[in-house]
Amino acid sequence: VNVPELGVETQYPQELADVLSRINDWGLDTFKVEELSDQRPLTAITYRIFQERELCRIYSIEQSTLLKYLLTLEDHYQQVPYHNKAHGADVCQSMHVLLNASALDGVFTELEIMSAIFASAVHDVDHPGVTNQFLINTNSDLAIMYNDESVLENHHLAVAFKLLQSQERNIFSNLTTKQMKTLRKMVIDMVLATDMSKHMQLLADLKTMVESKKVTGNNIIMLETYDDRIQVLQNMIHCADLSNPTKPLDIYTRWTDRIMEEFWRQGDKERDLRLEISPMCDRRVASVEKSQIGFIEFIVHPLWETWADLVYPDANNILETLEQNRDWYQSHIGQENGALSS
Ligand SMILES: COc1ccc(-c2ccn(CCC(=O)N3CCOCC3)n2)cc1OC1CCCC1
Ligand SMILES: [Mg+2]
Ligand SMILES: [Zn+2]
Repeated sequence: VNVPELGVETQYPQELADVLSRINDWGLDTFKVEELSDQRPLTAITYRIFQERELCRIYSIEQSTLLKYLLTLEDHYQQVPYHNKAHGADVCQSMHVLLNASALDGVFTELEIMSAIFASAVHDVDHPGVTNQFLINTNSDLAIMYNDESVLENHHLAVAFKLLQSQERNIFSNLTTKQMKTLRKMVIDMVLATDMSKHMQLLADLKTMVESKKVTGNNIIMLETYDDRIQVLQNMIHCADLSNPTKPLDIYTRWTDRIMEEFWRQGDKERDLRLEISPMCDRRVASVEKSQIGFIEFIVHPLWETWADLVYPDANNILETLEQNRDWYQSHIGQENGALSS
């Protein structure tokens, strides 16, 4: 079966190839890939990463099978403002770059790397654009199904693995039973770690690891146990999931526009249901810039500062961009979105 060179049909093959040539860069424009790939950013980006890492050769994955899985996975991302297929593509590509840190050179096996890329690509599939708390508060079927525990994250995993069950989409059909068992466990552990309620524990464990960091002669981190290895991968996917504020400003502000629209739509639902409107979800009392500053100060910067310590000096530029972006929002409080400057 012949497959398109870039994995997706496009009227702009050269431009798409040019954008995808930045697959290893922190500033890849996912929005550009979305436009040039005829709304197939997740397939285009993940397919390119599999090629870049030669995962089809290593694990005998048919390219047509990989494309069938990716296209179906992409179709199962919902059309919501933020947690859509572009976000899945962005986290996957961010994870791909983080795995290339020189402090992690040769640390992870190819199976662990494929697990991390797969986990990132699937980590928000079928996201309904509302939070776990909203699903719990509205007695949703999903909350009933998962007993209020990491409701969304459990659902994303179930959908992702269900899609593998058809033989024409099973990209892991040539893995050994042992390999599949290992991959499944690591993917579950990583996606469950993207639940914000796990953030404080993840960060505390990462800080402990940094304090007791053991490195080889050429500053490569040594991770002996499964717990240590999965902990680094869990923090990595969490960093990738919270990477918007560390990206070039013009890209970051477009993600902010999307998350705010998603939060405001949830607030609209809460208002209609006569529920208390969640924080930052009321479009009538928005303070977009202050919210981002708080998000960076209390969540994103502490996490990325610790990550930057672990892989020092590989994430220094990312941390620098994050601090510049925070300063930009600080100097733009109340100016955008028509809010009256206080
Ligand atoms: C570019 O802006 C954001 C980009 C990403 C996030 C974000 C937080 C946690 N995650 C991980 C998934 C999760 O657990 N969520 C999803 C968001 O809602 C809370 C539960 N993602 C938040 C962002 O801004 C928020 C709106 C104003 C300040 C905070
Ligand atoms: Mg999520
Ligand atoms: Zn996410």
